[in-house]
Amino acid sequence: MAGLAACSTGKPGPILSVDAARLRAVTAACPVTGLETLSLDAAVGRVTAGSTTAASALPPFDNSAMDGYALCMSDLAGDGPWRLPVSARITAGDGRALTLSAGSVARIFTGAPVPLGADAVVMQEHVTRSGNMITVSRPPRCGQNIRRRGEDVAQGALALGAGRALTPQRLALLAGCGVASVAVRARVRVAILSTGNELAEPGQPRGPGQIYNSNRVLLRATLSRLPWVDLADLGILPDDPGSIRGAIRLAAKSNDVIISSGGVSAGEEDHILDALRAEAAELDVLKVAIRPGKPLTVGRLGQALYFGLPGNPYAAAITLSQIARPALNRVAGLTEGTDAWLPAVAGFTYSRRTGRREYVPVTWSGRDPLGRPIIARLGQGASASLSPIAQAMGIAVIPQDMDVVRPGQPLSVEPLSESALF
Ligand SMILES: Nc1nc2c(c(=O)[nH]1)N[C@H]1C(S)=C(S)[C@@H](COP(=O)(O)OP(=O)(O)OC[C@H]3O[C@@H](n4cnc5c(N)ncnc54)[C@H](O)[C@@H]3O)O[C@H]1N2
Ligand code: MOO
Repeated sequence: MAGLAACSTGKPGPILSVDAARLRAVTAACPVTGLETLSLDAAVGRVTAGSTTAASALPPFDNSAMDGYALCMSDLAGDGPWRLPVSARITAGDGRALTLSAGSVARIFTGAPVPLGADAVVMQEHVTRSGNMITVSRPPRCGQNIRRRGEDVAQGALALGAGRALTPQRLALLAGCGVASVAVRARVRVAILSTGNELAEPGQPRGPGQIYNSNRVLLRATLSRLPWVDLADLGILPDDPGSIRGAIRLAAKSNDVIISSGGVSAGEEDHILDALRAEAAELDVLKVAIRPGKPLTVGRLGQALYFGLPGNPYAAAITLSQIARPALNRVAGLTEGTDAWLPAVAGFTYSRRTGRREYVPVTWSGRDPLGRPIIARLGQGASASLSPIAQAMGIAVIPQDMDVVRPGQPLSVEPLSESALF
């Protein structure tokens, strides 16, 4: 595993910047090697394994962009208006190979093949028709209203590259090029688990000293939205080193990625690190200059990439999106970024301790003259709080060394609605 040797003993190394930690996580990730060929319907959201060339040109033949009349521009010589006879009628789906008779026009409909000899289509609103004759009052430009064969994608040209998520738009492109099935990467097998004696599942009796498990549904709901994830939920593990060791050893045998929450900070009841060390995992990232989420473990256990997220729910959500997700994308074989950050301006004052990049839940109701959202901060930054992130329209990022945020301060914000993750 690239980049892990220096820290393979798992001793806490220096605190890493968010970018450095993300890079190490991404570098440690290897794309899954399995492939499958799926119909377009079955491939939605999956990741292309190779590039696809157009089986058919798009469009496959010259066709009309308007309901109107196909004509030859040389028949519109001199000053108009021009009177011409209608010699043919061509509808969409007409399979005849027609040639336009000299000195005439063809009635034509949107999507119908343009006859040989025609070099423009005049839309019907720009002519008057009387019986079998039309009068053209506004001549088209040469080539106007003709969609040329292959102008969108030429036959045999690259329709879609490798490492792309198959969005509805890209599936439509492949369909338009006559491609019926596509080779995609195998799903990424991800196992999730929550640790902590204090956890009870909602709907179950909650004992004294227990809290309800919010990270399990957070991870499950987030990851199950990714069509290229094959999720295994290992439930709650008690704070017992033996159980944790056994569960992660087993999970590493049949998963590409393991994501746990809790048990990664300094206390002797935080057993994830000990369990990983006992299983001879290679450990890399152990501390990140991020708020929330400083105690974070990234490593490899056998063939599986391991993410030990902090237990506090907001810290788990942020480390999942900022560190684990980019690495997961690489395991999935994605080669394109999912960077959805937008410019915004602060509408609040916040004096803060420097040294960690901070992710702040925000909302907005207005925009500045440049169209940037003016953001309001939600909550007090507690990494155990769930209401701020539940109300948030986005997450703003405060740079590591900024000691005070004042109104008007430009900040980046990731809108939650457009985020690839939340
Ligand atoms: N002495 C130190 N203590 C702590 C440090 C530190 O550096 N030194 N870091 C603090 C920070 S920052 C965080 S974040 C947490 C991370 O702790 P762990 O990852 O070890 O997680 P736990 O101790 O197991 O839990 C932390 C917190 O989160 C609650 N939790 C855990 N799992 C869930 C869940 N599935 N659903 C909801 N809530 C959960 C747990 O009850 C704790 O309250 O450590 C600090 N301490
Ligand atoms: O990461 Mo902790 O969440 O900084 O509170």
